Amino acid sequence: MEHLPAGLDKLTRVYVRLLHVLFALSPSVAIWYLAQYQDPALRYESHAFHEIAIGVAILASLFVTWITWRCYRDAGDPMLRWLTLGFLGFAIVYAPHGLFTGHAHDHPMLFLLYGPASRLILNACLLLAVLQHGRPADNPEKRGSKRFWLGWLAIFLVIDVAVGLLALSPIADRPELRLGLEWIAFFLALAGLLRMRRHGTDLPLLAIYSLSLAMFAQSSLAFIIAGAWNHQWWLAHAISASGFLLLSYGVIRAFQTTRSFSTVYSQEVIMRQLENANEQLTLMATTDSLTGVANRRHFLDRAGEELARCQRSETPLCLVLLDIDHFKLVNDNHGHQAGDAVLRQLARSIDDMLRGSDVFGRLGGEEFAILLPDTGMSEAIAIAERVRRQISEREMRHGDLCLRITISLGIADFPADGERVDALYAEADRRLYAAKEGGRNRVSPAV
Ligand SMILES: Nc1nc2c(ncn2[C@@H]2O[C@H](COP(=O)(O)OP(=O)(O)OP(=O)(O)O)[C@@H](O)[C@H]2O)c(=O)[nH]1
Repeated sequence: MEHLPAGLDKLTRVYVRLLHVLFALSPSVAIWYLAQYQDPALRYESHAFHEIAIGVAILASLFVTWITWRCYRDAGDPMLRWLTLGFLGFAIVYAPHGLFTGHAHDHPMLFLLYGPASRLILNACLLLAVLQHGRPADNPEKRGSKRFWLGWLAIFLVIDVAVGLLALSPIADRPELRLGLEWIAFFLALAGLLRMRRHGTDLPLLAIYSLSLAMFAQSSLAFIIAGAWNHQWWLAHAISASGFLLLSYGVIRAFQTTRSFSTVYSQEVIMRQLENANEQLTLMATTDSLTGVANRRHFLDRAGEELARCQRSETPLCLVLLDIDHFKLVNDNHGHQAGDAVLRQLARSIDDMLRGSDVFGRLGGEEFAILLPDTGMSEAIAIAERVRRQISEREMRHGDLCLRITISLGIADFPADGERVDALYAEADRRLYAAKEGGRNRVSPAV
């Protein structure tokens, strides 16, 4: 893939960051607009709408709780443990806010207090989740512990009762109570957001997480300046719902991919990993793992291509097959590892002796092949002779062991010996056999 020029790459990064900030702050524009241009006394009091909206929110958060819990159970990402608890706690503590809609007039605090209390719990859990980011996965016992989840379920139900008692107590009417809870919710979201900045927003789900925290913080601000049922109050609900929907989208994406919130990678990272994996695969598919030279398949593919090219340009080509003499003895006398070391050094030595346009490969065992494009028989014999001589003079080392080996070589010539790779191969093999028969450490045909 073509890489972006450095300047353009930087510019797009800056633009993306700017987009994050603008997305994150967009609710503030609406909050400011309502605060500026609308009479806070204007109200839209629809109990049915409120009840339905809360009902949908509870159902959605229970669904997301379940999905988040499934992800946590599979991947053990500790961040998801707190996220699950956040969604669960929110659903349980928010539900009475809908259930007590009918008491909006006779017990306004019983109706209102569950809102900030649920947001406070959600934001606290989101902050704790951020603090868990990057921690190792929880072990399976911890993930499957029923006590853990039932314990927290009980805690959330106790919080429901506590908020109810608080709402019916004499201090309930003091505005600082509701506002205090809302401010705490605001600061928890802000703390989560600031902490999240440390991890960066390169991972797409973490960017979504940060955006949600920004939404939650701003929804609390809107609730602080809102009055029950007025338009700022409805807007605050809408901002909170947006944050929630974004976060639930993140969870579903995690569920559909790695099941771990912290390891869903950005497209850039995935592209890079794909490119590396592709390179790795190509290398593995084309090279011989012991010697690092072309493997049989790759060599024969290249031979086919080169032959076609030489046919088109009507130039000669030679195929050389070579085989180590009495290699079995190296293995038998010094062990298989010494044999492997000899094969590696032989391959490297021959590779170094050849031109860049020559193709060299290991066909299997101790048999190698050299393809010499644009080379006629007499030149090929000279090259093969040089290779034979240099190999016979070279010392092969394995630990303290120092070995000398010889090789035999058979050459076939295009077009005289055949027009196809298999015909040339058969002829070169026949001549290699002749070289062995003739006493080894020789080239056939000879000069
Ligand atoms: N160490 C090692 N040995 C291998 C490998 N592949 C094949 N061999 C050995 O290569 C030897 C080939 O033996 P032969 O085919 O009898 O040939 P040779 O001993 O070289 O005798 P000539 O070819 O007739 O000179 C066998 O002992 C195989 O085990 C390998 O990857 N590593």
